[in-house]
Amino acid sequence: MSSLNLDDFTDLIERPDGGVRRDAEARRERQAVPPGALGRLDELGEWLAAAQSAVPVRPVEKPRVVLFAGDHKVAELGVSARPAGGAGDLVREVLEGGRPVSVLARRLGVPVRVVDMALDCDPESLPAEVAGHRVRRGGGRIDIEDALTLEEAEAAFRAGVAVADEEADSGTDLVVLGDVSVGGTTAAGVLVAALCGTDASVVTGRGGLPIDDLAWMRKCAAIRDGLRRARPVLGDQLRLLATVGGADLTAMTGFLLQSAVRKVPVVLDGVVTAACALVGQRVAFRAPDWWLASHDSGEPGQAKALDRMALEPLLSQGVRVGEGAGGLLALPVVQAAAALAAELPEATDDPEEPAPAPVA
Ligand SMILES: O=C(O)c1ccc[n+]([C@@H]2O[C@H](COP(=O)([O-])O)[C@@H](O)[C@H]2O)c1
Ligand SMILES: Cc1cc2nc[nH]c2cc1C
Repeated sequence: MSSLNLDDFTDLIERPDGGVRRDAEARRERQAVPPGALGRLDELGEWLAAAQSAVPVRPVEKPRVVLFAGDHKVAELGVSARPAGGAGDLVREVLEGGRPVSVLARRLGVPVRVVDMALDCDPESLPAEVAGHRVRRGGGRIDIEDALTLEEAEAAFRAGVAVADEEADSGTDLVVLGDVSVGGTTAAGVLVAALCGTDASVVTGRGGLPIDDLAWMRKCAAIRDGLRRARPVLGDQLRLLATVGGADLTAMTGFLLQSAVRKVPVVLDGVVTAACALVGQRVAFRAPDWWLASHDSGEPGQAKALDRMALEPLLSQGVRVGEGAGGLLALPVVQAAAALAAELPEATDDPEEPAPAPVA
């Protein structure tokens, strides 16, 4: 297998079509409802048109939720409100229909795909559909050791690329990307702080199930220690992901970049997907043009990462449960924007108005 060179993505990723975007804007100008009257739905429809390279924009008909799952041994430090190694239980609940994302997906008729990258449980205890890409059981304790070997990181990144190709090949026209993890927001915090050059305390949030002050301090210290280990490898994104990311975050970064290559728009969820997107932006500066920030989860690291990419969250409901739930919440808004852009009639000439005098 040839060695992986992330720099190739810089050239492989193009911007969404600017000419199409202008055509979409021009079409919008001709519609009877004045531009501006629909607020941000106008730019949302134009963004989607450019991503699809189609005016009028096509409806989003085959969306899918794609979740990458993993445990992070840093959770053993007591930085999460969930028990270390508990992500497998969450995965089962997602697929059995009991998690927020399951409810929303059912309501919206969107299939959910979960990919086990590093769950710390017996694979036999999981539904067979999640298998095939696991690179190890649990990422290393990133405050004192690497999350992954470089070989594991490469395998995880390739898994993300492969899943993105499968989605593109099967006609998925929009992906809501999310993570199922325990300890993942600590890894995300390290990545965001490292890439934004900030202090641990600036990116340390309370996590999915809120943690108390003592746990927050432990999380802050873990992020600080992880940062110390991340800084020397900041220039090499795959090494950075191996050092402090873990297999789920590495796969998501590969997924995001390859989806941009394949021109499949991706809706980001919370702080973990935002951190992966930030790593992706370092690899390919044009890539964030393909991504939509669904919502502001209230995690400080998410806000920092989105700001760096100039992505403005669409919604602000404080949904911080992860697992793609916040991302999926944005789907009906995207679909509404597409319908309005495609279906609002163009203004016809007012029949009351006298016809212009014929030119002699
Ligand atoms: O959406 C967010 O910003 C968000 C904030 C905190 C936690 N989460 C979710 O909670 C899980 C991991 O949280 P934690 O506290 O164990 O690091 C993982 O599945 C995340 O998607 C998500
Ligand atoms: C308007 C808009 C601009 C963007 N730039 C990158 N992602 C985007 C998503 C939207 C919706």
